[in-house]
Amino acid sequence: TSENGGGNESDVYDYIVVGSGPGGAPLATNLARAGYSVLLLEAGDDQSADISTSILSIGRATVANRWDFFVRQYSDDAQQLKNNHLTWRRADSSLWVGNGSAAPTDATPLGVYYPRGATLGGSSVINAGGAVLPSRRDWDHIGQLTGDGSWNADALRRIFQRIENNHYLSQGTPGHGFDGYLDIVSNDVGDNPADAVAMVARDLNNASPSRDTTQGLFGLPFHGNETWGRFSARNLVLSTLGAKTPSGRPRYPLTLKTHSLATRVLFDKPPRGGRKPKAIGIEYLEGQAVYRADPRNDPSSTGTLRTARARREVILSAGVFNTPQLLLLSGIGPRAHLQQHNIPVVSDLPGVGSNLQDNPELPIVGLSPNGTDAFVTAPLPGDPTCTYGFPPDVPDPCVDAWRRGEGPYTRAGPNTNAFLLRTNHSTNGEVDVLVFSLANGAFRGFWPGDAVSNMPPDPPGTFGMSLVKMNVQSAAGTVKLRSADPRDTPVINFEVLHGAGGEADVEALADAAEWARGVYGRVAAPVGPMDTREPPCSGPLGGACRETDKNWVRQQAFGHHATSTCAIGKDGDPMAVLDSKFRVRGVRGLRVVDGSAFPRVPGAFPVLATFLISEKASEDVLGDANRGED
Ligand SMILES: Cc1cc2nc3c(=O)[nH]c(=O)nc-3n(C[C@H](O)[C@H](O)[C@H](O)COP(=O)(O)OP(=O)(O)OC[C@H]3O[C@@H](n4cnc5c(N)ncnc54)[C@H](O)[C@@H]3O)c2cc1C
Repeated sequence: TSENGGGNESDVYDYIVVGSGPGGAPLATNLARAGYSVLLLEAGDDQSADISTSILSIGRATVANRWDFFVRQYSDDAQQLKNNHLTWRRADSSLWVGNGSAAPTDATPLGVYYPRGATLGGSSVINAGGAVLPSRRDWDHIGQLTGDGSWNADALRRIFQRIENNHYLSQGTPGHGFDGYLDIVSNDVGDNPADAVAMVARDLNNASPSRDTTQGLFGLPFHGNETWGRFSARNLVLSTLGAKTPSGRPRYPLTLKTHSLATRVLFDKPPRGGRKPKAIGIEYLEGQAVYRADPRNDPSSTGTLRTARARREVILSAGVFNTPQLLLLSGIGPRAHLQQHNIPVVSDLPGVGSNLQDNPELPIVGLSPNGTDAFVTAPLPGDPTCTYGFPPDVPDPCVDAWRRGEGPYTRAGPNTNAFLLRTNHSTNGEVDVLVFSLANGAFRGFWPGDAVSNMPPDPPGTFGMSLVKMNVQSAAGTVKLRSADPRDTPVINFEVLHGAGGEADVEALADAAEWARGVYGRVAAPVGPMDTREPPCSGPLGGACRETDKNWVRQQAFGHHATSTCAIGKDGDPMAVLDSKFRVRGVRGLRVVDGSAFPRVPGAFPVLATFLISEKASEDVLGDANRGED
């Protein structure tokens, strides 16, 4: 195959989209539904046969649907070693999880575990499913930044309304949609609930002008249907592929290639007469698990090198780590970094792989003095006993019940709540911390399933209030190449809570920790008053625990909402990777449409916003196609 793609006619498409997550799938399917031929490349495969990918209550990452990244939270080793979820490799190659003070002497730190979905549908197949709109300001900010008036909160709300299929509100509720493809479900407690219960039924995605400043308790919406079946980007691809004409032929010209790891964007010959290089295709490796983040990877597996050509455009939607990696491998990024890896420079774009952000998250853990669990939900009469996916191979009667539309998996889980808090360190007057609660335990982050964890199990009576920082100020993280081998993972460093604004994030989370400590202290008997165990300070309210709280936040905050590594920015800003229409600067025929495009992490949960920008990008790409532009 030649440098320029070569291949035969069947390898030529109007558009090539890389990655089938919430960034890639809506766009790829919209383009195909508009009649354009589209090749959708996905490194993973279709895991629909695994029922856990279809039920929100038991969703989990498996060796067949995830990639394992190990990231730095800090470049400062001493700070990094304080994280209780650091994963280490021991001499016998087993994994161990714990902080540096207790690590076995034969262990070498790998980093903090950071899984991503690597399957048809991307991370929307394995995520927790929380589906929350960002604040209006998050959208308006992009319009103000770029001068592109199509970026504004009302326009994005209209897109939401068009694609939403709401399952928890009455038809006609302003700002919501009821016949789109994106199933959204939340608490639905009927008409006359008691006060607290009514608050948990309040709509977090409401269209009120005061939404972004209103504190208090709400229901947490999820991307799922009325029986809490997971909706993911996969559904869109499968329904588009499955649509047939009356004569039984595929209705839309969408081609999905799984087990296909894109490795490089191909460009036409160096520019003549000042024309920018144009993306004309993609190079990819065909083969299962060729990427080294795949838990099944054999480091010597090379896959088969293939190319495909794009008549119109190539669109990268490989996610926040892999899209910048792919741009860098293709010669688009900071010149010095590319030269360090002997990659010819196509466009010197210093912003590629910088500006990495996340929603820092950590639980404030309380303990009931007499071990009484809060909110123990008694099983309803006739309910089977569920395994909740563990151990995975044991038959689970609740799955059979779910298939019949019955049982616990068809109902809201215990984490379907969100408390919105405006801390003393909110920088814009809006609510800036989302708190969701977990009874009988706490969500402290991730570690590889086959690791030995040094974290002791939680005693009875444990309760976790998870703080999720919104309107994040720190943006100092980076994604860089480890090597020029596309099978290698990149080097990822979040520099979480560092850089300009990082201290404001720490202070806001410390405010929220103090608030949570106050709540625990006021819990009535028999569960309370509860003692705050994490951060490890149960001193009186009023500032005595401030330094402990801030240090704990710095040490233990984790994330799983990474964004912004190929950010949209204004013309003339050297760090802007994309223009307001998702076009990669310095080249033609290439866009980025996924979580890496956000200049700032959107709200508390990025997935819904990522579906929305994919829809917005569809309008931009189709608009250009109709005007005969690329
Ligand atoms: C465990 C977990 C829990 C989460 N919980 C929530 C939550 O509750 N709410 C929320 O809003 N967000 C949550 N998120 C984050 C959310 O799911 C992501 O932000 C969102 O899916 C990002 O979409 P994306 O399209 O940018 O990337 P992804 O969804 O990551 O999709 C990228 C796709 O590209 C494929 N790919 C990558 N590289 C290549 C390549 N070179 N060639 C071909 N294919 C490639 C990958 O296999 C993957 O399928 C969670 C994420 C995780 C991992």
